[in-house]
Formats: sequence, structure tokens, C-alpha cells
Amino acid sequence: MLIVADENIPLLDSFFGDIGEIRRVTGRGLTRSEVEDADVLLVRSVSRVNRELLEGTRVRFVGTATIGTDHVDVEWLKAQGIGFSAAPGCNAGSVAEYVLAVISLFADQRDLSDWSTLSVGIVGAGNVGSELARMLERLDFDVKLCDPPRQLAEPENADNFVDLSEAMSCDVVTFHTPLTRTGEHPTFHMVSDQQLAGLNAGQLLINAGRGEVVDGTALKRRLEQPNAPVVALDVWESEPAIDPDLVDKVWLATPHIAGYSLEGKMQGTEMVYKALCRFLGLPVRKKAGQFLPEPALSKMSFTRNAIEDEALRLALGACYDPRKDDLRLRRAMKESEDKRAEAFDRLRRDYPVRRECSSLKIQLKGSSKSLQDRFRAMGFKLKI
Ligand SMILES: NC(=O)C1=CN([C@@H]2O[C@H](COP(=O)(O)OP(=O)(O)OC[C@H]3O[C@@H](n4cnc5c(N)ncnc54)[C@H](O)[C@@H]3O)[C@@H](O)[C@H]2O)C=CC1
Ligand SMILES: O=C(O)C(=O)[C@H](O)COP(=O)(O)O
Repeated sequence: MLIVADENIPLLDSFFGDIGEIRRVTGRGLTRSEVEDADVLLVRSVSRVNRELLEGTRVRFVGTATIGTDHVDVEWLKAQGIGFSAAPGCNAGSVAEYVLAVISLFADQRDLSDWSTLSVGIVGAGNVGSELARMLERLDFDVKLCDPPRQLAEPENADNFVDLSEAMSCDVVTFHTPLTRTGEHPTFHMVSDQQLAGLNAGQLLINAGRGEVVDGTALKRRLEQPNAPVVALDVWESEPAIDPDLVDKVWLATPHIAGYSLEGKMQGTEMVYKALCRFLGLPVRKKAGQFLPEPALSKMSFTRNAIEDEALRLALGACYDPRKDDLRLRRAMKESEDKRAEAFDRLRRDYPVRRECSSLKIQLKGSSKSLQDRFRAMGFKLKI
């Protein structure tokens, strides 16, 4: 069996080595000739998987080691009887930690000693949005959820949701929707001139869903006007050829890596491996956990003199500091125009190992129950 796989999927040999022969390919710009003789195709978000790529090939199963599926023509695969699986929720924890880290930096910028005084509107309350809401609520933030499809599907919970304008009136509004262009609630350019006009300089706008959810041209216009919001973008229109002027104008610019914790990426591979085993009728013998290496930083210790909010945010910052990714992207944007897209992809391909809060053991001496709960809410392991 031939498995054609994106070289950026971690642990290909460990998970798939005994299922078939693996041929590694560059995901971006994947061609028909590269997949023609494959039985299984494993991709990430940068490969367009559709009729043009697969018609007439041997491919019987497609797996994407990502949450998003907008790069795959799922309906066409279904109509052809080709098996398909994504990795729903695989890196939800990673994206939630990215958002927390961005909020923490925003609180620093505002000189807020208590970050939980910020209200947070979450647009898209699926795996990522719900995970983020769970963390924020346990950290005592006031959270508002906007998710019209869920609101309609769950009338019994309708009161738990707000509309887009209410979510966008929060101190922080963060987007976690899929990219959709049709249906009742399309997300393509759902943030455009009108929504941006309502934001002010005291607010933070985050997009960690898909770039096209925010109209980049409208955002650039808004950022040139007075009283503009603070903006953190992880995702961009037209990746990898993103707009360097927009990078220049936003506060935090990262190269679509919110979901790039090692845990998140490995879980993505594991989920696709399990789906392939089910498809082929093979037993599932491997788990991501067995391949997770020891983290570089394994312990942090706080004494009874630690200031609670500072301790939490210090530990979070030790696991992930988005400013490093921001710096790398800004440097990449300085390359000549014909090299920028390549540089964007290089940052993603060569992304340094980033571990989630769950990899860090926190020792707390003489701490309050509420501090312990808040560390746990962020996924840290505690030693008391
Ligand atoms: N920046 C990054 O590295 C990553 C980005 N993503 C993106 O985040 C998206 C969300 O991920 P999950 O939460 O796991 O997906 P999910 O499918 O579990 O949840 C998406 C939610 O968005 C809601 N939604 C759809 N249209 C909406 C609209 N017009 N307004 C408000 N809500 C709407 C859906 O009802 C659903 O509850 C993915 O589709 C992917 O595009 C995912 C992982 C990493
Ligand atoms: O899971 C998703 O959806 C994502 O956005 C991924 O984190 C994107 O990673 P790549 O597939 O582009 O490596």
C-alpha cells in the first residue's frame, strides 16, 4: 500500500510505517502525478484536495491532520466513495493557549493587574471556542459566545448565546469559525467595514480561524483611521502570499501557528491514524502520548509570596510567548516580494517545538485553593 503524505505531518513513520510505504511530498502545490499511484493520501491544510487532484487516481482514503476542512471537497470525496477523516479538536487546546497568551500580553499592554476584568466575546463556539470558554470562565473572565448555527440547533441553550454585535462589544473578541462561503451563516468576510467601524482603541480583535473570515482590505482601512482596535492575526487572506502592509499595521502577527503545539500536531496525526485503521479494519496499536518527548521545561515553582495573577501569566508565558512568532514573521516579511510566500511557509515548516501548559508541572507552596483551580483551568499539572 502506498501512502502519500505531507512531509509536515509529524511521526509519519511511527504511526504509518507498518501500514504501508510512505512517500513524503510538499503539501503546498501537491500535484496529480504525485498522488496518482497512492492508495492513501494524508494532507494538512495547505493542499487542495478535489476532483482535479484525485480523479482517476487509486486513492481510496484521504486524511487531513487538521481541524479545518475548507481545503477538501468533502462532498466530491463522498460521491466517489473515497474515505475521509479530519482531526476535529486535535489542536483546540493549542489555539486556546495562543488566545490566552495574546490576552495576557494585551493585559500587560493595558497595565491591568487583573486580566480577568476583561470581557471576552468568542465567535464560533465549537471545539476551539468551547475549550477557550471553559478556560476563561474558570479563570473568572466574563465570556460571551456567538454561534448562530449552534443557537439554532440548540434552542434549549439559546440564552447562552449572543449576536455578533454583542460579542464584538466585548473588550476582546476572538474568531474561531470555519471558513464557509455558502449556507445560512457564511463566514467569508463576516468581519468587514461595518463590524470594524464599531470597534475602538480599547478593544482587541483576534482572528485564529481562517484568514478570509476577516476582510483584510477593510481591516487595513480601519487600522489607518483614528480610534482603531488592537489586532492580533494568526491567519491571513491568501496564505502564504500574505499582505506585508497588513502585517505592519497589526499589533501581533503570527504565521498560522496557533494550533502548532507539539501535542496538537501529534494528536492530529493520531486521529488520522485511528481513522485509517478503522477504514482498513486494522487494530489501533499506537497513541500520540507514547511518542511525546520530555519537555525542555518541566517544572516551575512559586512560593507563598507570588502574586496570583502574575504567577499564572508567568507560567503561561514560559510555555508560549506569541511575540517570538510575531518577530519571526515580521523578519520574513522583509524578504523580497518573490521570497515572502516561501518564507511564510518556511516559518511553519521549521516551527520550533512548543509545548502545552499540560507539559509543565507547577509547584505551589502555601497557595490558595482559587490559585490552584486557576492553574488547573489552564491545564497545568500541580504539585502542592
Ligand atoms: N489558527 C490555527 O492554527 C487553527 C485554526 N483553526 C480554524 O478554527 C476553526 C474552528 O475550529 P473548531 O472550533 O475546532 O471547529 P468546530 O467545527 O468544532 O466549530 C466551529 C464552530 O463555528 C460555528 N460557526 C459556523 N459559522 C458561524 C458563524 N457564521 N458565526 C459564528 N459561529 C459560526 C459552528 O457552528 C461551530 O460551532 C476551524 O474550522 C479552522 O478553520 C483550527 C485549528 C487551528
Ligand atoms: O487544524 C487546522 O485547521 C489548522 O489550521 C492547522 O493548525 C493548520 O496547520 P497546517 O495544516 O497548515 O500545517
